[in-house]
Amino acid sequence: MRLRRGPAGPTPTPDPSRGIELLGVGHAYGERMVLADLDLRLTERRIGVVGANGSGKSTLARLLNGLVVPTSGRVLVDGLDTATAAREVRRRVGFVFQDPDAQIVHPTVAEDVGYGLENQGVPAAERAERVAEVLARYGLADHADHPAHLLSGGQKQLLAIAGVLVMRPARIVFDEPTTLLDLVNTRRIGRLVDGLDQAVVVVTHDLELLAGFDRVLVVDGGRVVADDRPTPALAAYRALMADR
Ligand SMILES: Nc1ncnc2c1ncn2[C@@H]1O[C@H](COP(=O)(O)OP(=O)(O)OP(=O)(O)O)[C@@H](O)[C@H]1O
Repeated sequence: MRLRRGPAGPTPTPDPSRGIELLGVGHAYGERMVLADLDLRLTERRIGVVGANGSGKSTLARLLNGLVVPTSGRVLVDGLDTATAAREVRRRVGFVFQDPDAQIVHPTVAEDVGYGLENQGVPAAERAERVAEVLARYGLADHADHPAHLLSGGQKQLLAIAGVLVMRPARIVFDEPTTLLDLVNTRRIGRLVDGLDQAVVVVTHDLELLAGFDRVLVVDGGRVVADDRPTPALAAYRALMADR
């Protein structure tokens, strides 16, 4: 049977209680399988993802908001299929990249944060209000008219996060948000993530960041090999890495 894709059927009514579901998911880049056999239901507010370099974490993160569509199985966000409801899924799940330069596209800080809202057709006055609010909240209000590319690495990451938060997604996926940051900014991003109302999934090599989390997935060789509270999951990860 062929899977029906595209605008063929009506979009189902979203059901936030379902969270993000991965149903028999696998992913290959060309011939190369990088993820296999993923059956997960993600409903917790704080979920971490750890694993060795190249284990498939980024690909898993990108599946969660439809940046990557699985080559087998289905990913559902609140019941919406990422393969057929990409736009709606991206409104629900924001994505913060490891390198903020990948996300910063406009010359000034305020323009950059307002860009997504403009894209959504939010009127100028409301846009200005929402941008000002989010910049103030993340200590960037004095930088509104500064060139975005001249910010420090930590400020750029804050700007990239502000650009996602201003869209008010219900969930945010962070792909190694602190990898390029010094200790002070790493802690600052950690506190920011802790304080968010949104549900988050954080891919990271910074295990300290996950201490207060609800759930941690350990990815190895494209599979989830542990899925538990942080303490036992991180112990399993350390044991796995000790054998290498
Ligand atoms: N766009 C792509 N095209 C081809 N292969 C890719 C692509 N993206 C990732 N890969 C490969 O898929 C595998 C998993 O990569 P992924 O980036 O998901 O791993 P990761 O666990 O996030 O790694 P890291 O911790 O180093 O960021 C790697 O072998 C990588 O080389």
